[in-house]
Amino acid sequence: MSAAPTKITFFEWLTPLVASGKKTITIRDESESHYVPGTRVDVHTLEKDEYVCQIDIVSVEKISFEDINEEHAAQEFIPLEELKPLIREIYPNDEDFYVITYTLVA
Ligand SMILES: CC(=O)Nc1ccn([C@@H]2O[C@H](CO)[C@@H](O)[C@H]2O)c(=O)n1
Repeated sequence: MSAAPTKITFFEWLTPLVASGKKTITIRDESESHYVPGTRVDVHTLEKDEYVCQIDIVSVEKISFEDINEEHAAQEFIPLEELKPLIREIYPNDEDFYVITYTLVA
């Protein structure tokens, strides 16, 4: 068993949405599903590994690609018609994903 991860990366262009509290979920594949509710993690940019802010993990829930809906898009702060192609671009071969819900640490 490995320890709960203490860091998560986001694409740099999305980090203002995370740091402002507008974006409250992220959808990741199995390899990034091991975040533990109740733990605090540091947000860094993927490209430059720059520290952005901290978030508290609220929940990690499995979801199929086809079940990603408008509610998720609202929580992602990305239109659904952009979100689904984006997820497909990042993860071309997956059907099973994990919705990671978090709150911004003030
Ligand atoms: C290693 C790494 O950083 N990967 C990812 C993967 C996903 N995402 C974002 O999560 C949401 C659902 O996929 C969308 O908003 C994506 O753009 C991200 O920012 N960074």
